[in-house]
Amino acid sequence: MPEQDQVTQVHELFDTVLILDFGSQYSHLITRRIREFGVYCELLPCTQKMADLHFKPKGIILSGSPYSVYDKDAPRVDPAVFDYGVPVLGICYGLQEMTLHMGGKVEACDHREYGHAMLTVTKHADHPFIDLLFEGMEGENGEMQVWMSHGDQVTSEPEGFRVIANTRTAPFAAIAHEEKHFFGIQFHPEVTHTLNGKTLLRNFVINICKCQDSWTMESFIDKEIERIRQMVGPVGHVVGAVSGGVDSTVAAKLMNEAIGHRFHAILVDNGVMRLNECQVVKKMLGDKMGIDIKVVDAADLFLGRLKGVEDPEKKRKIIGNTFIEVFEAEAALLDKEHGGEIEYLLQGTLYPDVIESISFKGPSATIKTHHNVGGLLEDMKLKLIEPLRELFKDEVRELGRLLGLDDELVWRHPFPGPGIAIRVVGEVTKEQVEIARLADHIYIEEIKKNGFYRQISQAYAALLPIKTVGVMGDKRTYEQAIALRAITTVDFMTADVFSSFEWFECLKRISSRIINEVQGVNRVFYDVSTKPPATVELC
Ligand SMILES: Nc1ncnc2c1ncn2[C@@H]1O[C@H](COP(=O)(O)OP(=O)(O)OP(=O)(O)O)[C@@H](O)[C@H]1O
Ligand SMILES: O=c1[nH]c(=O)c2[nH+]cn([C@@H]3O[C@H](COP(=O)(O)O)[C@@H](O)[C@H]3O)c2[nH]1
Ligand SMILES: NC(=O)CC[C@H](N)C(=O)O
Ligand SMILES: [Mg+2]
Repeated sequence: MPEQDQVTQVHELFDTVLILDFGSQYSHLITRRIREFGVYCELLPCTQKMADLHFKPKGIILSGSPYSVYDKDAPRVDPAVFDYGVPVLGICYGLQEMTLHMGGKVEACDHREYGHAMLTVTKHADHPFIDLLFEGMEGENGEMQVWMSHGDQVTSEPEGFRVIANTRTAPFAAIAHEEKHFFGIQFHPEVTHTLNGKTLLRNFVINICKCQDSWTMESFIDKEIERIRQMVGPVGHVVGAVSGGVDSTVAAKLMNEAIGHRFHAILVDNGVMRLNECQVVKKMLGDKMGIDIKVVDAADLFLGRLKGVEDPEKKRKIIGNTFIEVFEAEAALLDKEHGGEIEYLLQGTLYPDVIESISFKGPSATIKTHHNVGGLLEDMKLKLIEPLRELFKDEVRELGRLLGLDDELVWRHPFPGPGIAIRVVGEVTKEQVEIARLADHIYIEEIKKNGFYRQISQAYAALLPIKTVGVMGDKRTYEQAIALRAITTVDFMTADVFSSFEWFECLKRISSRIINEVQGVNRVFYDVSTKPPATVELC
């Protein structure tokens, strides 16, 4: 069986651009923008040594940074970047780092500059190569709108560099070295506020680095299926936890295309799934997609362990640990059944998870313990297989669409592993779960019926542990309350509240249905808090 490092890697199949991250808020956006026009790129921490790189990039981009190049602990790039022989583009801090390294000067500006600026490009008719960066970007009167965010700036360009653009306050807003193919810009092309910023990135990647724009989801599917086959070999089996969410379903579909019934999916019924969730998922993955799937009923085990527990973190930990236990036991059973041929564990890890774990600043503070199948089975000696490791969520959705998954599945709102347990505030009992579950079912049904589902990134109903007074059929009631949440977001790191006039009218109808149809509820609230300061889930 081939070892993992003999297996063809994604960057051997596609021209790759390397983005070195100095900790800017926008680094992952550079990656997104470049992939959008069909070039594969990877984000690695700025501490990456070029000698240790496991692929050969066709170009390198140095990101911005919250640091000043003169800070004591300012991050430094491996100088080998500048001897590597491929084009380099420095953005903001990246420009400043390149300038210092090449012998130019960087100083603190008199006025820090945040926001829009008008950029004027200087053409070099006798050096057409350096004009390539701004090709096709100028607006009327030769200026273009860019977005700046800096306190330092270049005050003297290094030897051999030419100034290729300036703003009123930044005389060295862009510089270039023709022979070395080095470019540096003070503004941020990766944010949408820089009009035409994507054209600049495209000019750099396609015209200057000469990358082929062959990174498409179609080509990814064929190559990934081939890669999985190489990895697993002709007889190996793979197990994977699936939830019916888009990530694990797309990963499972790829596995199924690659190795058919040698892939075994496990769905754990933890007692806190949505209404009819397990039957629906089993039907969808099993009957419709032909995946070998087993539903393990562990509802009593989970609910038993959650008895009397109110603390959100304790709930999350209990669920996380119980998931592992149940999954391990099932994987061991399957392994026996298949003569010990199970060698791999499938995970639906996405690129944002990878970025977070490789950040040179280290992982961010723990707000919540996300239930995690990652690192699940250390002592089981299973090797990991993560076909979506290079992809962003919207790429996974596109992949799902191309693999022929139903629209309904592709656009499913995310559903957290700990499920309704983190949507019942306070103790999780069967009765409380049932109330939240029914309310959620009505809520989502109405959202779909009224055409709001695709406009909302995630919606759910939660049960609040308070009782208030109401009046129903002339009788006093003293019952619990439901909180409805609906957010819009791109990456779930920040989120806005979904709102519109029509939506509010719809909410009133939903509230009335919930109070009428769900016993034990006499009041409905709509959560209008953004993230931050709130989070998406209540627990
Ligand atoms: N009930 C479950 N049974 C088995 N595995 C589960 C269950 N719930 C979650 N998992 C596992 O945990 C992983 C992470 O869950 P997560 O919700 O982040 O992803 P997803 O469910 O695949 O997609 P989505 O984010 O769209 O819900 C899943 O990919 C799956 O492997
Ligand atoms: O699989 C998961 N396991 C978890 O433990 C978990 N906790 C939160 N979420 C989902 O993550 C996104 C952000 O949620 P928060 O703002 O509440 O952290 C939202 O989409 C949440 O639904 C989870 N998903
Ligand atoms: N956005 C950036 O990369 C800023 C770089 C540096 N901190 C400055 O203020 O100039
Ligand atoms: Mg999920």
